[in-house]
Amino acid sequence: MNKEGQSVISIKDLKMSFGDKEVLRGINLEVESGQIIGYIGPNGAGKSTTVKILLGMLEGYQGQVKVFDNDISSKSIEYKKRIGYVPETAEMYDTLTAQEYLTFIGEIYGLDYEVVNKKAERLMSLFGIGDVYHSRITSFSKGMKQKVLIIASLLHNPDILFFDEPLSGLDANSVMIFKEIISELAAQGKTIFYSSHIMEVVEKISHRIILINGGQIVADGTFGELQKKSNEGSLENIFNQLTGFNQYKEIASDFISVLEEG
Ligand SMILES: Nc1ncnc2c1ncn2[C@@H]1O[C@H](COP(=O)(O)OP(=O)(O)OP(=O)(O)O)[C@@H](O)[C@H]1O
Repeated sequence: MNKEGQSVISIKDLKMSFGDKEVLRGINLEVESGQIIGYIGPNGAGKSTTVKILLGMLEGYQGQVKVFDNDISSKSIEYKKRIGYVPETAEMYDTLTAQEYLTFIGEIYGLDYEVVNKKAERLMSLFGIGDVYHSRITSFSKGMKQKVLIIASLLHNPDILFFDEPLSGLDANSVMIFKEIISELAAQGKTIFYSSHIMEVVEKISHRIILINGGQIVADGTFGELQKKSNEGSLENIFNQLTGFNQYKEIASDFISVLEEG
């Protein structure tokens, strides 16, 4: 585990293009352990692209990216053992049972079968889905699948967690449990990258908020710091202001007009 306050992610002048399209245009970022980072931005801003680069899933970028002091271009896989990831949309092997899926993931991370089997069943019970541990994932509701994905990301007790819309499908009780889990993990010195479009949650849980727009960081600070700079009350309003968006009423009304056309 990293000591609190130690640098865990360092990104210098990160650029990425897909064909002619420049998607990341010089990202600079230092992240210390023990923080929940709210990583937000409009659709297509470049959030997932940054995370995929950090996870070693995307190549062809320019700039320097270090995770736990390893330059990830060295292609070492060791650092990946200390990372957990919940993608926004995941390909799950859903013909497997939860037990088969979670023990498989655990073994990929090098955990002993018996250890991971016990751990996974207990975590599922704590999340209220222990009774379906031996059922196929195809029979699960959206929220149940999401809980399995969250458990899969945490089984190996990683030091950095990337969550992309992790609350998707979770009921109100499970949301409370999840928020408490991540705040305790951060208190233990883990680093959490939290990407979401639900501004109320990001505002409440993040120690630091990073707003990316058009492939560049346009705001970086605590919620209080962002509020002071923008003179706006809520993160939703700060987001709208910094991304230059204020025509939601006109767009909604145009949208309705199109629906009403003959
Ligand atoms: N494999 C790819 N090939 C071509 N273009 C891509 C690819 N992956 C992403 N892009 C483009 O890069 C831009 C940034 O995408 P990215 O997925 O990083 O956005 P995002 O901020 O995560 O958005 P969202 O909030 O919608 O998830 C988008 O314009 C997208 O179309």
